[in-house]
Amino acid sequence: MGTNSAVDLMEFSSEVHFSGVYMNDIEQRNAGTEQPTTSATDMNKQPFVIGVAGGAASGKTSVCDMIIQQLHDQRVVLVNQDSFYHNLTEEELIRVQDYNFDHPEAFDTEHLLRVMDKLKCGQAVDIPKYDFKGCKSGVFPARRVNLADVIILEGILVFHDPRVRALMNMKIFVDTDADIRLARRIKRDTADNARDIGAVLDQYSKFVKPAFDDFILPTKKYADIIIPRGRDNHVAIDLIVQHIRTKLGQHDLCKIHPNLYVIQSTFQIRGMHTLIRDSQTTKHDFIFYSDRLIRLVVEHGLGHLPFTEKQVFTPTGSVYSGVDFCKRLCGVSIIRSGESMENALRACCKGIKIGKILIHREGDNGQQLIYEKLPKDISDRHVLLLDPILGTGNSAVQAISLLLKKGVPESNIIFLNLISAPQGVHEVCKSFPRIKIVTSDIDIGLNEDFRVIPGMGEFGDRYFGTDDDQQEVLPSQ
Ligand SMILES: Nc1ncnc2c1ncn2[C@@H]1O[C@H](COP(=O)(O)OP(=O)(O)O)[C@@H](O)[C@H]1O
Ligand SMILES: Nc1ccn([C@@H]2O[C@H](COP(=O)(O)O)[C@@H](O)[C@H]2O)c(=O)n1
Ligand SMILES: [Mg+2]
Repeated sequence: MGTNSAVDLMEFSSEVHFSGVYMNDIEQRNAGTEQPTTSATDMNKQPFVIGVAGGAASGKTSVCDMIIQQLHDQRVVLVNQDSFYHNLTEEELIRVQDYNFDHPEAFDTEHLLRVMDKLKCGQAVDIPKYDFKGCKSGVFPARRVNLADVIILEGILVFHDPRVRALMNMKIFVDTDADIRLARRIKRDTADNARDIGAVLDQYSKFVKPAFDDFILPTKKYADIIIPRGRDNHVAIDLIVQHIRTKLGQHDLCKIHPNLYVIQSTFQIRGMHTLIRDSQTTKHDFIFYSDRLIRLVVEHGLGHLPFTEKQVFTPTGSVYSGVDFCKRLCGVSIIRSGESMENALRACCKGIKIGKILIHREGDNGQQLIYEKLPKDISDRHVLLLDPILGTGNSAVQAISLLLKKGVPESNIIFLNLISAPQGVHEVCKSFPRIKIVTSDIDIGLNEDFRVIPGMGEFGDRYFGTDDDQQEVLPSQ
């Protein structure tokens, strides 16, 4: 969505309040002092930095979690200002009830700035984890974070220091009534942090409320977006995510190509992707987790086949109204990587016929069909085309062209893969608007060698063990 339409939507929405600033102004105001906005397709550009401020227990962390969930296909790093609390001296610890954790000086802002500077330049950093119960850092291991497309910096006072504000491309203030914040705080501090309710209320009246009035509320004026009702404000969160995507140059591909289906990202799926993309993953694990993901993609793809309604009698003598699978199916694997997907297809579709296509890939421009073996009656079948990676789209276009030449209707082809580059998706969908693509992830793009990034390397070599780097694990005697 373009900037103007985002603004239109926002103006019509009573849910989001913009503090007199239009979306275009976010960048204009940031220009000069701050970093330009980024496009994740350009590896040299810096991440998009979002600041999220608001009173304690206003719902900042919950809003960030929602944004992160919706940006599931981006590398997002969340940095909490809490991680940069100064450690208390022995003396301060003894009289912790007199310590003001809501004052700007409670934070080591110099440390925060160093970490943010490194992260913005794409360097790995260690972010301390703060122990609220013990009021100290260093108890838990620090979190190592790497390259990010989006950095979210969250905390009560992240808008207080002008140097920290200057790092931000977008500033969000979570606006929640004081009574709700207090109620949540009492619940959180007594339950999670095992504090006494009297002490919580004392801290609130002595430090938390005055600091909110003196330091936090005055920073609301710096916000580009003010969100009432925190994580429940789905309209605001959707608009924020859309804006971030626009700034990253990553339009929602599924909206552009309605025949592209990306399977719902869960932490299980992201975990499996993390493993298969990790260059250190063993061949054994690579195969295991690739197979799990392939199975999910295959099952999802089968869900796009036509069906007929069918009624059966259950052992209780009742009627169950269900559906009958489409039986005229055929798999076609693009040699060699596509062959890794055949087992999953066979496991789901008993006795399925599987054809093969070999395309010679040279420099990724001049594709050449070398070999094909397809069932004779393929034109009567729905075809599940198998290739784990959709990169430039050249091989897929060649393979699909062959299938069309053999008489397979375009709408009868479902292309299944594990990762797709946006370029490949555009290429295939532009050439064949009626075929369906089912994938488990959309990557950032292609590098100068036409390889998908971040990608997972040469899938066939890793799956079939022909990458020379891998140690061979022989069965034990
Ligand atoms: N909209 C909401 N409705 C109900 N509870 C919420 C809502 N938003 C946050 N909470 C709860 O309130 C507490 C504080 O929220 P959190 O997001 O951690 O706030 P902050 O990071 O601003 O301190 C958490 O226990 C969270 O689950
Ligand atoms: N040892 C500490 C450190 C901080 N606090 C309180 O936490 C609040 C900030 O965290 P949010 O997630 O709510 O932003 C702040 O109000 C501090 O008073 C604490 O109680 N003990
Ligand atoms: Mg929080």
